[in-house]
Amino acid sequence: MKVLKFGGKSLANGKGIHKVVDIIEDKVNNGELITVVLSARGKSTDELEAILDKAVRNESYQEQLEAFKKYQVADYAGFSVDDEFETLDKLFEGVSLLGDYSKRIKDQVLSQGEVISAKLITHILKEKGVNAHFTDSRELIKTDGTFGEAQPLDKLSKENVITHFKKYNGTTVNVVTGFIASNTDNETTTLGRNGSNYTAALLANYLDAEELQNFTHVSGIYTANPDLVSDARKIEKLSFAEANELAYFGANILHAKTIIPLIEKNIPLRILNTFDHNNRGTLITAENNANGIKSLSVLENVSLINLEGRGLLGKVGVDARIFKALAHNNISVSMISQGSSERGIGLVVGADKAVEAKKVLEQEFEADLYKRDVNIITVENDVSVISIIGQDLSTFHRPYNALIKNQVIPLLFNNTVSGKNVSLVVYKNQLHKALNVIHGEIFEISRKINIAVFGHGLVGGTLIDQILKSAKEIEKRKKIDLNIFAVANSKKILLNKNGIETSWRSDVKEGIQYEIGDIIKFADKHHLENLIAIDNTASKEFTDHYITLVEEGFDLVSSNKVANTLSFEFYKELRSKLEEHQKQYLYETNVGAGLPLIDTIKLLHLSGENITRIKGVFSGSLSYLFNTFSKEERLFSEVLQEAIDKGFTEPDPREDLCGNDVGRKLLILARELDLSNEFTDINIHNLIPENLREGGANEFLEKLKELDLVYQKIKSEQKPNHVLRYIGDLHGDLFEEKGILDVKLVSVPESSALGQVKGSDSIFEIYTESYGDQPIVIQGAGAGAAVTARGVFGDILRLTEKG
Ligand SMILES: NC(=O)C1=CN([C@@H]2O[C@H](COP(=O)(O)OP(=O)(O)OC[C@H]3O[C@@H](n4cnc5c(N)ncnc54)[C@H](OP(=O)(O)O)[C@@H]3O)[C@@H](O)[C@H]2O)C=CC1
Ligand SMILES: N[C@@H](CC=O)C(=O)O
Repeated sequence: MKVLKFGGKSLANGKGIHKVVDIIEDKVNNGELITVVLSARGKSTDELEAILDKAVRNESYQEQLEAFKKYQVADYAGFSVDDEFETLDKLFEGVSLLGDYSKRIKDQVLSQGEVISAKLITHILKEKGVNAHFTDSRELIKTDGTFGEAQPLDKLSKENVITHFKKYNGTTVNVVTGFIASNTDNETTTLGRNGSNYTAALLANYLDAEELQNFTHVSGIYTANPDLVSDARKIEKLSFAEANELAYFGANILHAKTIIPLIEKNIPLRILNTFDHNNRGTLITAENNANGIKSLSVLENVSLINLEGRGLLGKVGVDARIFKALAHNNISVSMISQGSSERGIGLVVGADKAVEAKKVLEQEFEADLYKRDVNIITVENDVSVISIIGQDLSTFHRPYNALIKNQVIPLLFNNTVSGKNVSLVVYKNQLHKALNVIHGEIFEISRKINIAVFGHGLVGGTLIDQILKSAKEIEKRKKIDLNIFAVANSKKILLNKNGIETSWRSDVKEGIQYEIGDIIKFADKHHLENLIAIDNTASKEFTDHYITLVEEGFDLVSSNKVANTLSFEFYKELRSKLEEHQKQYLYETNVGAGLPLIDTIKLLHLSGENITRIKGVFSGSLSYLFNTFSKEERLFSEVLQEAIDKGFTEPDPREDLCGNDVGRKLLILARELDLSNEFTDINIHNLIPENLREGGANEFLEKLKELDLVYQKIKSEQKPNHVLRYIGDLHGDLFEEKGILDVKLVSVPESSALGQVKGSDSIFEIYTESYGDQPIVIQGAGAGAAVTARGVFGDILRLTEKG
């Protein structure tokens, strides 16, 4: 014999009910011996409760009651449940007149849902020729009479069930009402939360069933609620002990009490999907899983009570007083955590009990509050409990660190000594994000990195294309899912929580106007975790958002050099915000584009290697300009235009020519060495003649030819075999507060290291105490969209590794 139990969603009008009938019919046709246990249909129980509430307030409930009745008989010609409807009419009328109802009355009202449901399925099955028998569980399951949450009287109930099934067995399909029972005076009682499952488990136990098949609207038990965690996976098999933990910690598919009758008789329980019943679902048996399972479950509708007081230190019996006072008022505590000093104790109780719990504790600790031994008792309502089942503490740092990195700071934390379970209380508005972050960590599912790209010009645009091209491969190799959810320019933004498409260039034109707060709200609304903001602008205005972004949980990656070269005060403030919020800021491309310069300098400096000087050609565009101009007989303006066209210059090329860009790079390196120079400290040789410095960029570009004479003269006045180079030089006493920063045009022998630089290469000579006169040299392409974008990409991957 198999017991089949169908839940309310399976029995709703429409597709569900037909599926239920098909499943039963199939089993009967296969010759299987089955018993069917049913919940009320759809939301019938909620509806009946709502009507009851209206009736007790003497509000008009007729319309809702008529709709309820219509729903129950819709589409089923020949089916009538007039007796049940009449009972409901009378009960509601009485409640409305009295303005009150007891738990006893409520049980009578709610029970009609299951009776109607079982009668309907019996009716349909009979019409289809199945030998079905409506079985009212009130005649079988006898209880202690606690209305609303009755306890079965096992011996009596078992006898009744066995007698009934002796009478109606063989080819008969007993269609049994779940949830409802009766006391020894034959008054209707109900079995409380998950009551229909409980009925099914009791029948399975009494009848020694070979399996209990619980048909739901989901395909089994998942590693987390799939509605909240899209990567959740189905668990094929688990043990009763594990199921019990899941049930206890809130997996709403089961209730702990349901499992006990099954454990007693070692009856397997299979969780199946009515709407996909060929799926094997999840099988729960007594067999222990060698590797153990891991799963996340959530308790919602809870409140956190916090009791704090310096006077609790060392006092005996504080916990006992708390539990006694709460237990006395029938308030159950689902989680407790206290510091070893006992100065603060946190308790989780049902949200509906929170106000009462606070009152009860205030009464219990009245004297202590008066003496200030207890300072305060507070209630935090908007919280949820996440339990990581199967999580032992040796690897807990991974999900925990990931939570902190995503600015989810648990309010309370506890673990079981033997059960490998860890529970965390988090704010409700962070639940979704927290679940996804933890789930990604514990199952090593690809970690989603949500990226917002600001600036999609030469560098930004190339970066986006590079990411879209390599994302799949990176996911395969590194289990990192790079998801660009925002692309913005100075006016518009394109947002897509699931990631932009390859058509992003045209899509962004249709984007919306935005402010920085809109992106933050979007990320928040869609619970996006592991956020990175990429600055590929050259904008000072955008750097004004850095601190906000850090405060809102974004790591930063930037090709834009401006933020690192604003006042030293801002430089420090940004770093202190990063530290405060445990965020990272990477900007390897700020100096030498894709060359690994900043990392090298950082490492040398950190490892105690004293850097004494950094000198070289810092600008890719000016390297190209002077390398080409020095060697070839071409006009200065022509070569400059070429450097612009090749994407080597800044968006405004005057930033390169006036020396600001090299100055910035020099200052960034100086600050890496803990020097506190300001931009104004840099001695810059501006390459733009004074008469061309006024006006806008376009105006300047129209006058490029005016540069030709000036630079032809400089070129011709050099010594033989010399070439022009625009260099940066950081020197002086680099162990003082400030270094000397020079940016200048020099003429050097063609055969020197600087003289031999080619194309758009940059060269950096790093002099240190240990290396003496032999500098460490880093040389290579110092500008260009592709190499720079690759460098930014590298920073993103580095961040994900720091994850
Ligand atoms: N080219 C190179 O070799 C290297 C460049 N870099 C740096 O890369 C950065 C980008 O350079 P590049 O790609 O050439 O520049 P582009 O001019 O090609 O692109 C700049 C982008 O930034 C956008 N933007 C400007 N202001 C804002 C703002 N306030 N908010 C949002 N978006 C904004 C622009 O949008 P809109 O069109 O609306 O203005 C545009 O999409 C620069 O900081 C540069 O110094 C670093 C190393 C090497
Ligand atoms: N304009 C810059 C680009 C890289 O930072 C340069 O020419 O080096």
